[in-house]
Amino acid sequence: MTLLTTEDYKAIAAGLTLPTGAFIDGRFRPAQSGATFETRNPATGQLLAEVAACGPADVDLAVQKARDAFEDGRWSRLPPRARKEVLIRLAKLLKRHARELAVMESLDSGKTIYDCETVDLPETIHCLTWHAELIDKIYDQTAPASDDHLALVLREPVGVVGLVLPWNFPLLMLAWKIGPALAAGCSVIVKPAEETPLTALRVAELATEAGVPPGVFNVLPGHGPEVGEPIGRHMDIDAVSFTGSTETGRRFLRYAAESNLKEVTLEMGGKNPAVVLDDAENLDRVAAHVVTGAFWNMGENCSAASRLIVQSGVKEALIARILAHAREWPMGDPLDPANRVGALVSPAHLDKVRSYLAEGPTVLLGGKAHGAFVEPTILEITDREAAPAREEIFGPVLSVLTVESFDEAIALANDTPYGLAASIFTANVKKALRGARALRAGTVTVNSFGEGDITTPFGGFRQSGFGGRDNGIHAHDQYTQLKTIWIDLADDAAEAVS
Ligand SMILES: NC(=O)C1=CN([C@@H]2O[C@H](COP(=O)(O)OP(=O)(O)OC[C@H]3O[C@@H](n4cnc5c(N)ncnc54)[C@H](O)[C@@H]3O)[C@@H](O)[C@H]2O)C=CC1
Ligand code: BAL
Repeated sequence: MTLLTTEDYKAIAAGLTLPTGAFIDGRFRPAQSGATFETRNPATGQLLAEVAACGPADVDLAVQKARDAFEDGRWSRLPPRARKEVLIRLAKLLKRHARELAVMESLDSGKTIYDCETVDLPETIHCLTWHAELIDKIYDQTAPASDDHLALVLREPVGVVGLVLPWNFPLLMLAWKIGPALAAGCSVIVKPAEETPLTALRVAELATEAGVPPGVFNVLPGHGPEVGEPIGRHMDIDAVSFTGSTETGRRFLRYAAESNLKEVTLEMGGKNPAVVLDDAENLDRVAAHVVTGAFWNMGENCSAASRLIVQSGVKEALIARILAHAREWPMGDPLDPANRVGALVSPAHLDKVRSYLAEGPTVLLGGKAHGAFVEPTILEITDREAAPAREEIFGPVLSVLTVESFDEAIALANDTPYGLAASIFTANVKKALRGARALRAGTVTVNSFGEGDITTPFGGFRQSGFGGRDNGIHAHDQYTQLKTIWIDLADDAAEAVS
């Protein structure tokens, strides 16, 4: 991927045609109420577009169109190979439009163009390709029944699914959910976050160009209470997959319980520990992992390494290296490809992150906001009950906590209601494995910080996750349901009674 100059990116930005309608039944249309909301560039405050502000009536219409499409089988009953061809075409179209989408994503979210070009777009395309390729490689099962019976265990698409998305990876989270949902044959109602509605709308348009039939892929921009809640409560939506805060995740369980008991998958927040033991090798590499884990995507990442739990013997040397690495993360104009730290997504989120900077622990690095930009910040924390040590900040803020032993490190790492991701750095293979087993998190990395890739399931323990998993073959479980077909092959009456 050859990056362009800032001027070239600005020229692309100036020439973009931004989508503004809701995308229902294969075409853009205004919200039925006629209402709109603004989406702005968080880095500059500049108005980008007035987008349809959907409401319950738009949800009803989209669900009806999605249900029609599902029932007549225009997508759900296509041969798997035919669905695969369409989704591969979509992935190729995204590749052809990658630069346009990268700029749109950066403008709408404040993410750096560097990340959009080198991570978000390539990973989005790879995710869709991966799930498309999988479609015709998943087999049903035959159960071990007697000779007089044939018992089939089949996977069927679950039906109409609501996909409620966050703003931190608008395209990638869209791909994580539409990839397996469309592959399985479901019809989808996507609700992008109100902060970042643009790229999901453009992808829906491209999906239609690729051959996804009308009604199968609908996108409803708007706010949580007006669109998210009616999706959660809709009697004709069969499943919801949500990524966002734990607080809103809880609401989706309530909505399901109070409506049709739709299946709910929740991927929520985290306060993810990076445990570094005294015997960790190559501290420079450890520091690079911790810094990337903490500051990548401005820390607006559910799996961000937001807590460094370091054993005292290695602390001083590690912190020195972390400070050196952190200073290599330039902050500024997201469209400047040299920058690694862009703008926080919104003024409201900026206020939330700033409130943690005013808490008063020792600031080892950063600690200041400049407009919509927050410096990579490292806080040394002695009070383990302090808010920056316990709460998800979702900004470029690393909290450092010191421990004396392996057991204390693991206990502190697990002392959180969350359980999304964790890591342990040690040269001792026994401690690595003991630690990885003891850490209560959906993904544990050893001697690195990350969340795996598309081949491995991603989701959280405890208040970080509920229900199914994103990514891997396992993601298809969210969008399919098992059907047993039990065939009686006996042909005399006596056996029919037994
Ligand atoms: N796990 C993750 O990846 C994410 C975690 N968060 C965490 O949540 C905090 C708050 O961010 P928010 O944008 O407010 O997250 P949120 O959970 O409120 O928003 C996520 C999605 O849920 C929708 N939503 C909001 N209220 C709703 C409601 N009452 N009913 C149905 N849908 C609703 C939103 O419109 C958005 O599409 C962040 O500071 C961060 O700590 C936020 C985004 C992603
Ligand atoms: N790290 C990808 C998932 C998320 O932040 O929501």
